[in-house]
Amino acid sequence: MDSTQEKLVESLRKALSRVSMLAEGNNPELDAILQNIRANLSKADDPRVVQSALKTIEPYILKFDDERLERAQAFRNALHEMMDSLEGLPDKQLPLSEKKALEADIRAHWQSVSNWPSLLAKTTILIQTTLASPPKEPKKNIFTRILGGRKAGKQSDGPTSPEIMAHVSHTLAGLLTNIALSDEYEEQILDLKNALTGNQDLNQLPGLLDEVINLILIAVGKTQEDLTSYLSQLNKQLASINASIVNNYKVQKNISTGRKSFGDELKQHVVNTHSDVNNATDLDALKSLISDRMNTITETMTRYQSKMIEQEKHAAQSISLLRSKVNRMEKDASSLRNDIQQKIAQAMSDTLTGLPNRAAYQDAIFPLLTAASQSKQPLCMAICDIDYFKMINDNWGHLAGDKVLRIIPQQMQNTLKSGHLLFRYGGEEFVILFPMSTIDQAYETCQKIRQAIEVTPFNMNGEPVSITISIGVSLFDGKESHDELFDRADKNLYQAKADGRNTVIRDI
Ligand SMILES: Nc1nc2c(ncn2[C@@H]2O[C@H](COP(=O)(O)OP(=O)(O)OP(=O)(O)O)[C@@H](O)[C@H]2O)c(=O)[nH]1
Repeated sequence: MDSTQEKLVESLRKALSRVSMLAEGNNPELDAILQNIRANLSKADDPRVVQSALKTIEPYILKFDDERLERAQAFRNALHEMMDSLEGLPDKQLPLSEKKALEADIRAHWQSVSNWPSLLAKTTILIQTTLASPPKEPKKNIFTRILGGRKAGKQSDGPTSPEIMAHVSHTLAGLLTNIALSDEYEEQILDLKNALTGNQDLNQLPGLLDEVINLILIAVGKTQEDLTSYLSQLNKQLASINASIVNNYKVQKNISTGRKSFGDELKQHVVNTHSDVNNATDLDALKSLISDRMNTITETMTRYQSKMIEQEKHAAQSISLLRSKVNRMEKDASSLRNDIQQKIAQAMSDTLTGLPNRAAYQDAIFPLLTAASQSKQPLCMAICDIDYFKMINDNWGHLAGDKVLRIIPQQMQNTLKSGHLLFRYGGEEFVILFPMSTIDQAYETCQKIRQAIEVTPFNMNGEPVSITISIGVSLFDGKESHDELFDRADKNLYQAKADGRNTVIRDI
């Protein structure tokens, strides 16, 4: 292989390894980059084309790397925050040597997603050890601790425990929001999020952490499996494209060697003819000599011509094979792109109601806050909660509860205008965002929603049942944090519940 071919193969190898790095981050932009590489591979007889494609791709790769690093940093910080929270527990002792060992593990492995479950598992053990200190009772396993192993009144949490638990729960719920799993896990994730939300019992943390770890293990395993099989396929395809290019090169080389030997042969015939002509003594001998030479030259040319035709046919076949391989890669990448898009859509929508879910809410709210503060346009938020929903489940069953959860957002949508955004935030809680709406407008719409639900005839086992909702509305002040805006809407909701429910309370 000459140096040009070596460079080309080297570039392809580089491309593959960089693509692998990108794929590890599971970023949809990967497809665009793959497309670029493939487009250039299809004209890859010139390695400079591939090299320039790689140069264009370089900044994207760096960007993806940065994003992956940011996620890993957030994870590392969450673990450190958990440890800080444990350290702040009154009456509990965080064991120093275990803490140091975990810190060393975090330092060594925080960047590798596949090590996250094991880091979380070690954190769980540290939490258990800390909670069990100072030694008061024999150590019980996680399940005994959760399932009734606790005596009434044993609650020994210090004054900061609920805050710590709220903080840790928030972190874990965030982790759950970020993992992509199929529909069959939807209910498990929802239950786990519900169990985390509002849970103030720090003693339940190890059990909940265990469940989060299991789900992350499943998600990491699935993603790795998908990507590994895609990358091994991609690897094979690139290797086979390499082989085709090398083969093509050999064919081209054969052609040029053939051309040279034909030239040499022809030259030799001419030289021989020339010397024979010089040495010839009579005309008849000269005539027959020239005729012999002409025949030999014609034969050589015919042989060369048919060899050329055969080699060209071979080259055309190998180019068309190469083209079909590139097309196949295009198809694979496009199906991967569809899969990724489908997974993103799944991860962003709630299966029961079809509404955008909490992850979608988190994606939407921050750009809206930024836009509102820059444009000085108003932005309102409403948190809607179904009244006495637990009673509906208790009286008519979970399926009836689910039916109510499907009907209520439909009624809400009928009243909302275009531009208003409705999300299922969790359980029986919905959030509405009102971009470019004043608090009066948002309040008026919420009152209409409340009235519409109040008069909707729900039918439970043939019985007409009236269901109501309570709503808290807040207005973004242009500079506050998301949490402040959300907390105010939540406080207003709390007030609406306290005022007897079926009520809308707004910022004054
Ligand atoms: N059927 C069904 N129930 C759910 C779902 N998600 C959460 N829940 C239930 O919603 C209920 C919420 O009850 P609570 O938070 O006690 O509040 P509530 O009964 O609505 O009472 P108030 O909010 O005080 O009016 C719990 O019983 C949850 O199990 C779901 O997807 N389907």
